[in-house]
Amino acid sequence: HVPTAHTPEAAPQLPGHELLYSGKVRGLYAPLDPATGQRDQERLLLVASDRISAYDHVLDTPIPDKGSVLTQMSLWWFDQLADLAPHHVISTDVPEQVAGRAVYVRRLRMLPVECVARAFLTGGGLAEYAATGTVSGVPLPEGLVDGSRLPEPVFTPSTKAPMGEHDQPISFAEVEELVGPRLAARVRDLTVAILQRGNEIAADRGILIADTKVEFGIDPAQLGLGDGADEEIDWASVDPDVVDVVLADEVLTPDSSRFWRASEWAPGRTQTSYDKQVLRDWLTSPASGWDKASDTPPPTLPDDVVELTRARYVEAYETLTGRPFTAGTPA
Ligand SMILES: N#Cc1c(N)ncnc1-c1cnn(Cc2cccc(F)c2)c1
Repeated sequence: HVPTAHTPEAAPQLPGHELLYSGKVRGLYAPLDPATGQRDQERLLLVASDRISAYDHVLDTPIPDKGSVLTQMSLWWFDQLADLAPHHVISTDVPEQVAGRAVYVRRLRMLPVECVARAFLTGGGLAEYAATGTVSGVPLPEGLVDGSRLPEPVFTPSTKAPMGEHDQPISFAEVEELVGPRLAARVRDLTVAILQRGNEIAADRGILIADTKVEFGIDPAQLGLGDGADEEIDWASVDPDVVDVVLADEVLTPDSSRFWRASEWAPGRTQTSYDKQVLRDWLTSPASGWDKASDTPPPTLPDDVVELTRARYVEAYETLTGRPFTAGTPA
């Protein structure tokens, strides 16, 4: 395998497309009409880079094929979840520079809520539970520890913080204020159902999905808005039994979710990350010469750490989907 690492930075220039948003490891582009140069108002191109983040830093060493593996995994999940929610994917017939790691999606009006659900307690949810006995206002049983399985997945939403800032946890009541009680209940139920389904499927493959973040949007036409319009939406007036609440962004990937090996799960300590443990162990070992408490950027990764990390992503994809990973081509 001769790894071809894509994109030294998250979002490269792409002919015929205009970069709209650049996330830590992904970019969102508007296709341009070749005749007029105008932005296509109905489609977006969602591109996943090969970059990886750890300890709130985006590393300068890309992981070859990471973008492609996570894109293919998300596409597979959209199919597995199609009975729960419609999704935003239009086509994988994308420019050759991003082949296999980009999708054309329907341009939606996105709900202003990060929809997170937790099936296992860890990270920020564990900290909130330790302090209050609840998570997002939901009371939990006593005696839970790091990695405890929750009786059922809990909806733990957060705000959409500006790029680069941490999302802030909010209560379900605050979600109701943001999008109205009907949409709030619908996205809560969908997010929990998606994680529940994800864990039913993943468990058969020896993988636990501790938590996940999904995003929903609604077709502007169903909101009575023109494609290009960006006027304020009164979400509380939207009836989820009339419009389609569409599953957008990426779904149940190791970037949007915590993946654990079921065989390594041991409540009471920090769980090992399916995809990032090799990277974290090296970064926190003397070999890296890096101090994560310092605000210095992590060092360049050695080839073996890159290759082992790449192998974890490929293993997660092939284990989950039962399909061989083929670099650069949509499955
Ligand atoms: N998916 C989707 C989507 C859609 N189908 N319609 C309209 N907007 C979005 C949209 C807006 N922000 N994001 C998050 C995001 C994703 C990837 C890269 C980034 F920089 C940022 C998603």
